[in-house]
Amino acid sequence: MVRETESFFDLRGEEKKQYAGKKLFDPIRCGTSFNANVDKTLLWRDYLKIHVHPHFNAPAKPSGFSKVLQEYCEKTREMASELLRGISESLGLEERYINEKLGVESSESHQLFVANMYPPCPQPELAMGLPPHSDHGLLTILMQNGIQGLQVMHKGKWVHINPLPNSFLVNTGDHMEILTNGKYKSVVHRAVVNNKATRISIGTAHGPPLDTLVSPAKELVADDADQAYLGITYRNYLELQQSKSLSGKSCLDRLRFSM
Ligand SMILES: O=C(O)CCC(=O)C(=O)O
Ligand SMILES: [Fe+2]
Repeated sequence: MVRETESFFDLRGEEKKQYAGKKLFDPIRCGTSFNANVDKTLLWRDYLKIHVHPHFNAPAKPSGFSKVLQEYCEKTREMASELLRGISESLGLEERYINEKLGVESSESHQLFVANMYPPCPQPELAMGLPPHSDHGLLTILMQNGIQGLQVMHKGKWVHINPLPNSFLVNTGDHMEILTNGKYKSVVHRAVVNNKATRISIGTAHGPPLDTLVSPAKELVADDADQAYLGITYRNYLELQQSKSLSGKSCLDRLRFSM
């Protein structure tokens, strides 16, 4: 998948142009920064985003991309379901709770493939690959090409994540925080750039069907006063996040009841 992604980014600008500057729900789009229409400064990042489930989409070039993508997305969906079974159990719920309540294993569940490419930057200390943010969705399964750059906020400090060979990193997303009424927190992370090597990261975001309302699970809320977040559909949340430049957990904060 990493090799095919490199080949995609290596295509001539002309070949990628058909996917450039498209809208949030267009099947395939690529570009620079996060949302160049609203970002105040551009980010040192090229991206490719593909809606791969419920409808599978893939660019026609490079020629091997589609087949590898399809298999990669199927396997990561299985992995996400398995992780969600474990997370349900960890909350004292039935193993199938999250998958069933949110329709994660249904034919309508949503999966977004996001590939990031951060070329070497002559002055890395002046640039940012991706600013601090948390991901939408329940879980993001992330793979990296062995070059460091991801940092996770832990106890108020940025911690470098060493990309272990042949490993995945799993980030909890904002919908996990909403669903669990804050028992699982979405993780704030960012990507910094370097002046030596091109970094590639590939994430798949796993969520419910786009029109499913995600709200705190009744089983995890003691009473009305304990409900910490407003419900929102996955679709509306994606639109909300895309309408602003990325900034920490500012999207989720809008749904949080102040204590
Ligand atoms: O490049 C990375 O490691 C992080 C990518 C990321 O956070 C994202 O695509 O949401
Ligand atoms: Fe992210």
